Amino acid sequence: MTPDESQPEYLIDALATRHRSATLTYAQSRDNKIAGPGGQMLPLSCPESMRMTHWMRYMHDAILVGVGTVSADDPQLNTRHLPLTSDKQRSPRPVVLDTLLVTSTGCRLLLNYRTSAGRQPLFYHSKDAPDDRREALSAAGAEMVAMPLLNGHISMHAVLDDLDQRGYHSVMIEGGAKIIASCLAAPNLLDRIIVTVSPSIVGQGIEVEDISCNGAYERSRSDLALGVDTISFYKPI
Ligand SMILES: NC(=O)C1=CN([C@@H]2O[C@H](COP(=O)(O)OP(=O)(O)OC[C@H]3O[C@@H](n4cnc5c(N)ncnc54)[C@H](OP(=O)(O)O)[C@@H]3O)[C@@H](O)[C@H]2O)C=CC1
Ligand SMILES: Nc1nc(O)c(N)c(N[C@@H]2O[C@H](COP(=O)(O)O)[C@@H](O)[C@H]2O)n1
Repeated sequence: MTPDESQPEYLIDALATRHRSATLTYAQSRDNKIAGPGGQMLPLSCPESMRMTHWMRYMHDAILVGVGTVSADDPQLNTRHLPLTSDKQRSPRPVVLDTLLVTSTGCRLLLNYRTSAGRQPLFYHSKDAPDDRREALSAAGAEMVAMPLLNGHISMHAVLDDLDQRGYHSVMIEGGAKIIASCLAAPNLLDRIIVTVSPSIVGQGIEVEDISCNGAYERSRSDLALGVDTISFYKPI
């Protein structure tokens, strides 16, 4: 690590607790889009804010996405934009919520694990997921955890509790749209929300709720300008 590459001070509170802690974070356009038409991944973050996102990843024990994000983006969820992190253990443990285990065994998260380039992904799924999918993903390297469903979905609270018991106290939740909506709808789930707002206007695409209209969260500090982006910080009221 070079002297000017220390953890950003405004993110430190993410590690201030050893109790269960959840950060929801994502990047959106000025018109509230997190992806393009059909879920196409968009390069919304500028280099400076992307680096902040990778610092956030570094500062959390686990990083969670939904199966829609894995299918659309095939993400790696590591900290490769940080100079100090050739060590894969510096990246958070990847966690995927995949009710029926439809994730491809060829996805990058599993490929990186099999080639020792990433940590073992943890898949939360329904007890009713097909046996052959459970066996295939397990053989491809996934650790599997069956969960009871709540209103047809895996309970976010149950997942965070389970991760906490496994020693993953701080969890960074990156999306996508359905996971973000679930998090915002679940009472007392989130400790903070950090949104990167790009100046771009996307038009057609996948939209998320405007948090400033939500009523359950308030700004926890003033906006931060990073490159051409604006970072907004929220905490529960
Ligand atoms: N700009 C950004 O920062 C980011 C953008 N994205 C974008 O988001 C898009 C994907 O979003 P989306 O399609 O909504 O998919 P998600 O990644 O939100 O995954 C949603 C799926 O996860 C499963 N799931 C399990 N438990 C839950 C739960 N408690 N709440 C919600 N879902 C649950 C469901 O599967 P089932 O229906 O089988 O139960 C659901 O369909 C992509 O286009 C991606 O590019 C994603 C992350 C960040
Ligand atoms: N912070 C941020 N800015 C963007 O512009 C993005 N498109 C995203 N997307 C999220 O990052 C995942 C990709 O991660 P890797 O680069 O493969 O590690 C993607 O799946 C979204 O969760 N985020």
